[in-house]
Amino acid sequence: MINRTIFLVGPMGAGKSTIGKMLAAELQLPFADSDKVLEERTGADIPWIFDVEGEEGFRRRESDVLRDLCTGPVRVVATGGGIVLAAENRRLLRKHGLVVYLQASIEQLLERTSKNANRPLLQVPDPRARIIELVRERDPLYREVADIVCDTDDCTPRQAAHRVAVQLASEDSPPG
Ligand SMILES: Nc1ncnc2c1ncn2[C@@H]1O[C@H](COP(=O)(O)OP(=O)(O)OP(=O)(O)O)[C@@H](O)[C@H]1O
Ligand SMILES: O=C(O)C1=C[C@@H](O)[C@@H](O)[C@H](O)C1
Ligand SMILES: [Mg+2]
Repeated sequence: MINRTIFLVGPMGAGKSTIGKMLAAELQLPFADSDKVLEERTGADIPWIFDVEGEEGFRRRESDVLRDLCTGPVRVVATGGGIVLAAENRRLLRKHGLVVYLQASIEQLLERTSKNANRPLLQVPDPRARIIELVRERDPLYREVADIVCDTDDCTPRQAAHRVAVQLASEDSPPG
């Protein structure tokens, strides 16, 4: 029995939103995507928020959303790739959730994020270099909060969701 909210963390393109939805369906839990909640609340999309309020404004809104998602029903939450940057967010994730770090290789991250332009941090001349830099900076932070680490390189989103469900079941069962 899952009795804590499951937070998926990891870099852009790791599959948090895609796998999160499938995991929620498999576990029969509600699903929320912190980026989507933030956009709905703001009434604007992420590129607009970055343009008008800067990354700082976006991060403030993101922390507000996370605080709210820590209360309420147990569910599966896909977070934004930068959720772990704030120490307070990391504290909340650890205190209120079971945290799953979804990993993928630089090549996969690059390929999966190349299909649309809705990620302001990747709208740079050299997205590969930016992804490498973000992963280097954030990997220790994802690890700091993670209860489970799952690689998504060699499987479909559905297989990844199932793997996470299996890992969560063993994480959740009492020792012995
Ligand atoms: N394991 C996988 N194998 C193949 N494609 C995948 C896999 N996981 C995700 N994808 C594809 O990669 C793209 C990006 O995935 P998704 O939006 O779920 O990433 P994300 O981690 O939520 O990123 P962000 O932090 O930007 O919200 C989607 O088109 C999705 O179908
Ligand atoms: O990695 C990041 O900092 C981000 C990831 C996305 O999920 C969005 O939260 C936004 O584009 C920023
Ligand atoms: Mg997402």
